[in-house]
Amino acid sequence: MATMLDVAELGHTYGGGQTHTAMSDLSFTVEAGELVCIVGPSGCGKSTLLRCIARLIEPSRGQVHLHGDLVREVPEDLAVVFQDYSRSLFPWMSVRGNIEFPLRSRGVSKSERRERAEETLSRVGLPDAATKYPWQLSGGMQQRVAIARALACRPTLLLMDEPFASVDAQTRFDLEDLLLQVRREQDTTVLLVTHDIDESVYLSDRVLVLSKSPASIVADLPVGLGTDRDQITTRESETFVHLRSEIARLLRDAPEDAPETKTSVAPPEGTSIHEDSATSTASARTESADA
Ligand SMILES: Nc1ncnc2c1ncn2[C@@H]1O[C@H](COP(=O)(O)OP(=O)(O)OP(=O)(O)O)[C@@H](O)[C@H]1O
Repeated sequence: MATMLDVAELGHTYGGGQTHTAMSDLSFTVEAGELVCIVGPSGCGKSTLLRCIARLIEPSRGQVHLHGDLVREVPEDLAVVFQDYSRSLFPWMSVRGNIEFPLRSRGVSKSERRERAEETLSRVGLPDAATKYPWQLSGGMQQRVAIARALACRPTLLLMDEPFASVDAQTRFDLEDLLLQVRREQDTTVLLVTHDIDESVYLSDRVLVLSKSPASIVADLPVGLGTDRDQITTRESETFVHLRSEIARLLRDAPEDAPETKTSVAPPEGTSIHEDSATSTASARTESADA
């Protein structure tokens, strides 16, 4: 597999009256086609990491390479989906208008914009929503539109920041399965931040566990659950239950600042734990970088 995202010694300190180091020396890679989840304590710097990768903010230290190219500005082939769909969709634009908006700035022709909007709306299960407005849709439907908007940009990397945190539990399950389906069909590389340990295990090929602020990687855990996942049987499996406990333990015991911390835990059969977190990988792309 080719490396899609290479994050090297990335760190960020917010300025202003009082400086605050949100993350320090994060290094990992994400292979093309991988889905990697990031979990970590609240406020440890997860969103800062995604924003630095997308170049929505300039990192204070380190480098990001996307398919081998040094990222110096918001990459065209990266899309971001945020948690708050109500703020990321334009209420005065139709669903179709919202999806086509970032394509216009990328110079995509009108006919192709229309085609991509229809195709991605079908893909997310909303084939009849093109002329509706966001406020006419449920929260789960709006987040589907946000995902459609990201996919319409055909990102090589999809970054998702708590994308399912604002919907009810059943909708969350549906959207998780939608993401797995889309990812299977399009071979999209995804880097997703979540607070939900179960969600991270259910979705991922790998889970990166971060320390408390300033964030550093304390574990890089491969998830040996295969490609076919089911909300009930997968969550009952021994591998799932073991990983969920392991991540909860790592988060509970996470040191305040452990840039050099390594982890070694006995995995269930079929999984393995990386000894050196500095060699791990992640990837992302967001939908609304230019929205
Ligand atoms: N623009 C900013 N200026 C100064 N400090 C900031 C800014 N944005 C975030 N921070 C601080 O940086 C730290 C990391 O914030 P960030 O939002 O990246 O954490 P997070 O892990 O995503 O949090 P949560 O899980 O609660 O969403 C926090 O202490 C936060 O207060």
